[in-house]
Parts: sequence; C-alpha cells; structure tokens
Amino acid sequence: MTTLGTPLSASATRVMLLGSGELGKEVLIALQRLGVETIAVDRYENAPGQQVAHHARTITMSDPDQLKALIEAERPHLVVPEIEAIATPMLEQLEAAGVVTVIPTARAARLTMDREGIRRLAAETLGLPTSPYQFCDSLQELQAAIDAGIGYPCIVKPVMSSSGKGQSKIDGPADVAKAWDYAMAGGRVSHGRVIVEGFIDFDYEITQLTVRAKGASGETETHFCEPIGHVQVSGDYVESWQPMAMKPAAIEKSRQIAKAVTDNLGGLGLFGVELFVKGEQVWFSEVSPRPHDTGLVTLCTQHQSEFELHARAILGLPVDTSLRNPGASAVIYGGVEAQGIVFDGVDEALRVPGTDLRLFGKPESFTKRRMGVALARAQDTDTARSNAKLAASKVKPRRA
Ligand SMILES: Nc1ncnc2c1ncn2[C@@H]1O[C@H](COP(=O)(O)OP(=O)(O)OP(=O)(O)O)[C@@H](O)[C@H]1O
Ligand SMILES: NCC(=O)N[C@@H]1O[C@H](COP(=O)([O-])[O-])[C@@H](O)[C@H]1O
Ligand SMILES: [Mg+2]
Repeated sequence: MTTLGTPLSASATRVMLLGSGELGKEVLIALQRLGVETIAVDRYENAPGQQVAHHARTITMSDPDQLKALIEAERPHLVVPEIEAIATPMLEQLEAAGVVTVIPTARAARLTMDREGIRRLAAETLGLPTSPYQFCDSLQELQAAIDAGIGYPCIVKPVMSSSGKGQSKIDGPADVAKAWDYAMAGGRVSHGRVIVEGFIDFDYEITQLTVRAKGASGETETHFCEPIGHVQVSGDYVESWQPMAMKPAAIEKSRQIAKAVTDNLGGLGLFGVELFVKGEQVWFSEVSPRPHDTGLVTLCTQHQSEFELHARAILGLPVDTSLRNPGASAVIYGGVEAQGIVFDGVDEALRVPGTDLRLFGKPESFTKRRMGVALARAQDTDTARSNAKLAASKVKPRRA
C-alpha cells in the first residue's frame, strides 16, 4: 500500500530532484499534484524546476561532500537524479547505508552517468547489439582505434556529456584532431576520455519509453509506451513524434532490448531507451534512467505524460502508458546570448491548430540552449510534425 502525506507537515512525503531543468520541472509539477513535498536542486539559481518546487537548493552536484551534506540535512524519502553529472558513487554510499532511496537505483545512476558504464553493460554483459566502439584517453589512442577497425565515418563523444555536447562526426583523417579538441571542450565534467563509435547508417531512431512500476500484488511490472520517432541535429534532439510507425519485428526487438536493459538496471521509474533501426535490425544506443527530452511529446499524446508516469512509478502507484492521440514536439532554441530574454509571437504560435507551448523559464539564454518546446496534437504524425514546427518557428526569442 502506498500512503502519501501532507506537504510542509510532519507527515510529508519528500522527494528531492538532483537537476531541475525542463524535464525535472514537469516531474515536480506531477509530484506537486499528488501532494508530495518537493526539493529542487540544481547547479544555478532559478532553474526551471526550482521555480515550481516547495524548496530550491543550489549546489555543485558533482561534489560528493556537498551532495552528502544536502541529503543528510534534508532527509528526503526519495532522491531522483535528473541529469548525469552527479557524484553517483556518493549516492551509492548513502543508499547502501540506508540513508536514502535513489531512483531508479544508485547503481543505475552511476552506470548511466558515464557512457562507458552503460555501454559495457549493454554490449559486453547483456550481449545486446550496439555500434562498434572503443574508449580512448588521448588523440593518439583515438587515431589508433579508428585505424584498428572502427573506421570512417565514426562519432566521438566525451564519456560524460549529454544533449550532444562535445559530440562530432569524423568523416576522414583530417577531422580527427578537431573532434578530439571539441570533445575535450564539451564534456559536462572535465574528463580526458572519449568513446569513439562506428557510424550506424540507420533508417530512423526511436526512444522506447519503458516504465517499471509496482503491480497490484507488489511485484514490479514493465510497461511500454508507443515508440517515439525523433530527429537529432549535432547530437541534440530538434523534433519528436509519437507514435513512430514501425515493422512489428522491429517493435518486438526494441522492446526485448528495452526490457533486458531496464531489468538489469532495476528499481522503479521511467526509462528512455534510445535505439537505432534499419529494416528489422535494431541497435541499442543508450538509456536515460529518467524522463527523456524526446518524450516531451507525451505532454500532448498520452493520458499520462512520461513525467506523470515517472512520478507515479517512483511512488509505487499504478501507471497507464496508453496513447491518447498522435502528436509531435519541436524545440525552441534561445538564438541569443542574454539573460532575462523575452519571447515574441506566442499568440501566433498558439493559433496553429492543436498546439501548446512550454517556455521553461531558464534565466539565461544561449544560442543553442533549449528554452522551450512547441507541442501539437493531430489526426496523424505528419500533420502534428508540421504544426509543431510551424508553432515553434512563430516564437521569436530576443533580448529584453
Ligand atoms: N554510432 C552512431 N551512429 C549514428 N548516429 C549516432 C551514433 N551515435 C550517436 N548518433 C547520433 O547522435 C545522437 C546523439 O547521440 P547520443 O544519444 O549518444 O548523445 P547524447 O549527448 O547522450 O544525447 P542525449 O543526452 O540528448 O540523449 C543520436 O541520437 C544519433 O542521432
Ligand atoms: N538530453 C538531456 C536533457 O535534455 N536534459 C534536460 O536538460 C536540462 C539541462 O539543460 P541546460 O543544459 O540548458 O541547463 C536538464 O536539467 C534536463 O532537464
Ligand atoms: Mg541520446
């Protein structure tokens, strides 16, 4: 039985998010609706989720001492990692000592914060199909890995990064040094290590949202959402839609892979399993043990968005992953480098049929920082995609 308390009282059910960007903001809203007391932590003040939580805390989450001190002071029932760059070995220590429950587990947070942990688990322990890969600590090692078999084209990424930061494609020998330098500048936490992956020439890529939630008799059940198709530019998602039309055999393989990975990671919560598909062939790429950016589309397509599903699953509540209607999302980038920007054209955007917007409220804009997203529901995903892109294009961020 799950019992929830009253926020800001002795009976409160208290949940701490480590990372409070656009994805955490929606999880926090879902938790607030269930009367959960929320603590939003991020590396900077006034992060999107901090604006809607009961409490806001700003620390360096990759510093184990700061993280330990905050968790011991706040004593939340659940700690929910929302970004990768967290001192996850400290979370493992605190979990082992019984101080806190980490979502989905501290081990899953540690394995997925670093591309090496999750890739070795998927490819070497679970035997799942992935791109060929090597880990390298220098430009010389990178060149040697390419020459010894990875070949061209290939993709280089810092082991610790997300949203395509520090990622680049290498088409030939002339690109290698540039890719190495770019990876060194782009990692979330400075770390002189990269993964180089053989380029997979896929037909399309999907996110298979997968939920581990408690069933009626207390056992953990796995639920799948309809597949989400997406387009990435420079390693960062720019549009997504649901459902993605797939061959039955490709859906089945995707779900087998998603089940194998999430069973191993364990715990309760929603996972975003990223897969590449060519015909009936499916490759595992990576997994987020938390809501996925491409899953923002579920805000307009599912009865319960990926954020509500995560909130419900981590609290031990039942979930419904069914699709309500087709839909799409399109990203709104900052386009300018400035603080406290304004958005023109919001009215025109919302005049596009079936659309909605999320403006995240990030205090500072960068040219390529995701500042908002347009959502569109429609009878089919083609209409939804064009309406979402149209609505996004009407929103014009500028300096105040
Ligand atoms: N081996 C590969 N072959 C072909 N394309 C790739 C490969 N690796 C990555 N990509 C492309 O780059 C995108 C981003 O890669 P990846 O998911 O590893 O980066 P990320 O920084 O973790 O992104 P995010 O945090 O947004 O998920 C993929 O979705 C895919 O479009
Ligand atoms: N692909 C991972 C992802 O989308 N993560 C989301 O972006 C935020 C960081 O944004 P920022 O870099 O603009 O601060 C994170 O807090 C999370 O919500
Ligand atoms: Mg990814």
